[in-house]
Amino acid sequence: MTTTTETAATRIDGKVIGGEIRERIAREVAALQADHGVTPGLAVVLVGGDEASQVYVSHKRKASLAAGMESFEHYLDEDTSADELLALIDKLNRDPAVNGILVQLPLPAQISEDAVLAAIDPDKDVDGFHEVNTGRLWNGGSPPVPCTALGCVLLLQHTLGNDLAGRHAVIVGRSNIVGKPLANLLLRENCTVTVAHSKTRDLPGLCRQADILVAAVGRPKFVQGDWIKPGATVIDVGINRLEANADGKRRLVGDVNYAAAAEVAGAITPVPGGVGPMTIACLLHNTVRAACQQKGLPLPADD
Ligand SMILES: NC(=O)C1=CN([C@@H]2O[C@H](COP(=O)(O)OP(=O)(O)OC[C@H]3O[C@@H](n4cnc5c(N)ncnc54)[C@H](OP(=O)(O)O)[C@@H]3O)[C@@H](O)[C@H]2O)C=CC1
Ligand SMILES: Nc1nc(=O)c2c([nH]1)NC[C@@H]1CN(c3ccc(C(=O)N[C@@H](CCC(=O)O)C(=O)O)cc3)C=[N+]21
Repeated sequence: MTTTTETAATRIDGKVIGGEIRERIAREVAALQADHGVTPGLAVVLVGGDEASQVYVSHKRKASLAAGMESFEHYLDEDTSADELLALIDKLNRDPAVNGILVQLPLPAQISEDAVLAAIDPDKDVDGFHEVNTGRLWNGGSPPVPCTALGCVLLLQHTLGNDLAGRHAVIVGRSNIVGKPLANLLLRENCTVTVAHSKTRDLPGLCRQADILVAAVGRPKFVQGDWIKPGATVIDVGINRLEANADGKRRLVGDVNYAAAAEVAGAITPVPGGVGPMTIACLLHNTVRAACQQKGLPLPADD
């Protein structure tokens, strides 16, 4: 479902679309419990006290519980050693009540991200970051898909219909967690994909060629209104936390100048309320699927 604002563009409501997915997942979880006595369990590990990470982890916990799943949280001190974290992952890998494991990134400097991601059982890797799963993704298989990238594709299909074939998608950002997996998923959808980054020349001119423009840069209001082709679909992945207002409330802005972009775009995601809620919905989706696979049960039919 989408709602329009006073601007030209349709506002793509990730809260509503993600909410529909979460309702479907809650039904799947209820059926798994009733038919097989299985309750999917998600373990989230947070190292250190980063404020933004704490917010995400609490959203994930609430969403898991609301869907009827089990949530196991592990809060470790900022100065935790790599060995301590690896020992916890080993324990979670062997715990049959834990079907999905997410280690919140970024990790403190003393811990190697690569070593940690490699230690997670690929079958429990609901982030889809393990190299076995990224390898499967690029080879055309069906591993757990990184949640934010999957969320972006679901928003595009909701907005443009299931057939994205032939559209030119420009993704600004090439991280392992967003840009690269999204490039893969949009290639599968038969888009023509261009991945831009900090060394890209004439980024505004390139963006103006995009039927689908995705910003995953990490810079507040980076993409300007005059970078957007009239009628294009704009997906803003960015979450940038600005200084608090006078009222003390944190302000979140995306990587796109929303007001200017909404004058030109055909449809656009807001921040907050766009991609973020889809990431969480897709995490639950991956956890239910992981539980079914681990228990030897058929996957729930998709919506
Ligand atoms: N909504 C959600 O669920 C999620 C939101 N996010 C948000 O998305 C944003 C991106 O996250 P993430 O992918 O992890 O970020 P990274 O910092 O890992 O990657 C940023 C990318 O943007 C590129 N970039 C940086 N500056 C420029 C520039 N001036 N011109 C062109 N490209 C540039 C970088 O290029 P290069 O490779 O050359 O350095 C890099 O590829 C952040 O705001 C993050 O908070 C992230 C995950 C989930
Ligand atoms: N292993 C790992 N997996 C991740 O998926 C992962 C991660 N590490 N590290 C950090 C990024 C970021 N991320 C978000 C998830 C939800 C919202 C979200 O729900 N955002 C809300 C607002 C949240 C708020 O109020 O702060 C919204 O956009 O409407 C945002 C960002 C997942 N990430």
